[in-house]
Amino acid sequence: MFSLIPRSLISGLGKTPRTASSQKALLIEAVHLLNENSKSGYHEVVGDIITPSQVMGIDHLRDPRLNKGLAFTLEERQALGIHGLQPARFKTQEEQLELCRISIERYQEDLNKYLYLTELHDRNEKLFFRLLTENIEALMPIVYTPTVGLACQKFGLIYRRPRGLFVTINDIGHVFDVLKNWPEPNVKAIVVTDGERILGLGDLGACGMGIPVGKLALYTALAGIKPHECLPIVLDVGTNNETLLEDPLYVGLRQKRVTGKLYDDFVDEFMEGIVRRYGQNTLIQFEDFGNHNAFRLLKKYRDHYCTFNDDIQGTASVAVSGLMACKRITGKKFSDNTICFLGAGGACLGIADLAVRAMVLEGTSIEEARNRIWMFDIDGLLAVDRPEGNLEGHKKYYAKDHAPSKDFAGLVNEIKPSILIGASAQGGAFTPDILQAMGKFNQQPIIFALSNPTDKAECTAEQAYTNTQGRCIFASGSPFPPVEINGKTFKPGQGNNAYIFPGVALGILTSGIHHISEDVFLIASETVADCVTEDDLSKGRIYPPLREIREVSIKIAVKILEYAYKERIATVYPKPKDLQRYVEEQQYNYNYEPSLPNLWPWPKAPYIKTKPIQPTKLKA
Ligand SMILES: O=C([O-])CC(=O)C(=O)O
Ligand SMILES: [Mg+2]
Repeated sequence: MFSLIPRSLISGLGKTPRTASSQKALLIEAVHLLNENSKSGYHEVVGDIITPSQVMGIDHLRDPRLNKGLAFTLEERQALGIHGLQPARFKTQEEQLELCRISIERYQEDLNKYLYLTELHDRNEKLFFRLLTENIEALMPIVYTPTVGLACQKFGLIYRRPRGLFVTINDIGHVFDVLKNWPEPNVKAIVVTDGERILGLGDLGACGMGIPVGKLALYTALAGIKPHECLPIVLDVGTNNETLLEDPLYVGLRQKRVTGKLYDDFVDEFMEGIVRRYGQNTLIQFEDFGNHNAFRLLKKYRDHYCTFNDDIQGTASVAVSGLMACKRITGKKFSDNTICFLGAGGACLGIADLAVRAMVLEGTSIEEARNRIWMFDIDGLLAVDRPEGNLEGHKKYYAKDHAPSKDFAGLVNEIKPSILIGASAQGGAFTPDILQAMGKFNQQPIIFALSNPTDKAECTAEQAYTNTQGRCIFASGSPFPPVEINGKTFKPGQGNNAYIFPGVALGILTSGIHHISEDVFLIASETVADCVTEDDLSKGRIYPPLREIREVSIKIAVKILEYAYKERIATVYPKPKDLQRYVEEQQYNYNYEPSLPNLWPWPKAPYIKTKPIQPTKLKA
């Protein structure tokens, strides 16, 4: 219910507000009066006093966006009608953070930590985001890879309440109506998955919801994008995962995946529905779709919607950024390298395409650049004449005129790559033999094991360092602890798209660009690489420490804004004078604010004192 507090009500209370504190006391009375009239509900206090709408009573505590737990002051507790609903103690947010830390440390299992954080997110949003942001190194492995992978696998068991929308194939024809049920009117960014390729875990159907939820938690924690502007979505078109189909705990549609025209019509309707509900500028990030759809949908929508595919473009950007930092260690140009990929899915092809772009910028021809890249997928080497074919799309750019081969180790020994990149979801595929061979051919071999979560990584950090006598430059998609060899400690970098997508999203939202070109991702790669210090490099780290990632995101956003204004594709005008300040001003504030309206004494407006005007008579 909406109510107004007009001046008449305030004067009806028989008082004249003079100072800020007397105004506040008056307002408290006014709110109480309204509250008595309408037991609970929303009161928008407008009229002479400007204030946000107020949810009263127990509902205020139940709303995670408003709830501050024991941090409500006595005045707030009384005014909001929550006095007595909590114990007497008052706590600061810092004291609450301390309790969170103690609580989390009591849990042995990461999944239980995940559940604790989910519950906190559902209970007190500001506290959750402050905790996450200020402890990103400790908590990113919980809300994100690797634990989020486990949470998806156990989704049917741990699901409690909605955090995101489930749109199913049965909603076709009514997708817009489903979107309308989302309670937030100002969504600006969506992360959507159809659950077909969740991390390296495969088809998890509707259980994939954990991924958009985790990615968007990082939108806020790593880039300060406001949580109410973010919407996680699963498109549930069924699953081909037999185990899930038979699992009594599975919460998605119990049917095989819909494909073909029906699938395409459904995704089309979804895209149109988003624009109709939230506007043309809504950012739509595609995440963890199967390869065949990921490329196709990116191509189909990229020139018509504000969209990107994180697994193709975000992963490419973070890997290329790592390679840019490696240049500073090895002194080699991009085009001086031979790159060998294990995997030829979205991530590998995305990296290959962006690496080609970087080589071309150095003056190499496209053909020459593509010749320097070798790829190996489930059917073996991408060779022009391989019997299986399966060389559609971008794969054909990298197909070699070479005898077909299924011997990856043999290929590595033959082509002697300087860079080995895995995004194959085959844990342990970089065997000690392969790693040792890399160490034999190169003084400083570059080894990226990018598959997620941890047990899908092509090798561990320890295996990479020990098999190359500590000479390799290593990065992985999921985090690995530091490794010590002969008294020297190596801190492996996390080559995860989390360095890229939050900052890219912040840049897109603050500049209002509609079309996301590859340049945006190259800018992001360069910016992240520029944030790597000599000290990082000396420790073998080719990414900035995770605790700096928030500043990195701001830098990426500022670079995107500069680019957008230069290319005249920004739609936010006038151009802000200080871009960094402008970006920071848009960011979410996770510190508590007063829950009562911020009142101040009205200054006496000088115009009130001006002489009354005698209107001039109209000439007859
Ligand atoms: O989620 C992550 O950690 C990185 C990613 O996009 C993937 O592996 O699909
Ligand atoms: Mg992904």
